[in-house]
Amino acid sequence: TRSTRPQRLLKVVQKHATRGDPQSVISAIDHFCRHSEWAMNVGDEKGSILDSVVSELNPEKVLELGTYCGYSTVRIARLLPPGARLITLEFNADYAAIARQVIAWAGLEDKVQLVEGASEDWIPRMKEHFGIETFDFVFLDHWKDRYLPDTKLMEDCGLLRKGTVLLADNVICPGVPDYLEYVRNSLSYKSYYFKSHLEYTKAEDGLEKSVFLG
Ligand SMILES: CCCNc1ncnc2c1ncn2[C@@H]1O[C@H](/C=C/CNC(=O)c2cc(-c3ccc(F)cc3)cc(O)c2O)[C@@H](O)[C@H]1O
Ligand SMILES: [Mg+2]
Repeated sequence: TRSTRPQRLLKVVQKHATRGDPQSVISAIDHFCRHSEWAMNVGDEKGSILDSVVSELNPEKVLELGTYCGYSTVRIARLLPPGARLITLEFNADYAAIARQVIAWAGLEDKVQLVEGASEDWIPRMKEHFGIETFDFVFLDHWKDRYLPDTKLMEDCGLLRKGTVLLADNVICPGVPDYLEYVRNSLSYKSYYFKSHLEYTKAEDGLEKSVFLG
């Protein structure tokens, strides 16, 4: 039977990227998705914005919601200082299996913990299961109708502290209207919109950076 898109992405990485070289993994995926087959990675343009937010923050504890093939996982983990940890949640077993191999090809498995499961099941267990008190940085890129409930869940679980940065993908396309309304109007957040484009296209999209004020 026909391969899946994530399987084709992994093949491209294993064929064109150098083991242990995260940048070559990123470039191989971007080239394939731009010239051969589109896929819902954050991509190179929004990825550069993601890079600058992570580099400026230098986070020790990072949470990613929605691993997919691990493209943004690799982008973030390659910038983390030694000892920093990225926990990424992915509830599709097939995608998780592909992402593990992409992350391993980049040589970043020591910085990344890929947890197979749903965000709403695992967010409440971060303290007792991973010993995480609060996160420094959260990247939201999973199902768009889950950004707001999961953000409220992270607040309720005490996982956000004064200064925690939430960065949300796709706030224009496909769009996350309820989440945007919340973070832009809540007195608990200072929010900024980074205008960009939908990965590998000319359509508008953007990232919303929201700082939790405690
Ligand atoms: C229980 C559901 C909520 N909790 C969850 N917990 C853990 N992982 C979850 C997850 N939801 C979804 N996921 C996973 O995240 C990923 C889902 C991402 C959804 N992303 C999009 O729909 C998306 C879609 C587009 C898109 C834009 C324009 C267009 F024409 C077509 C698509 C662009 C993007 O950048 C996107 O991120 C999958 O790997 C999925 O298995
Ligand atoms: Mg996205």
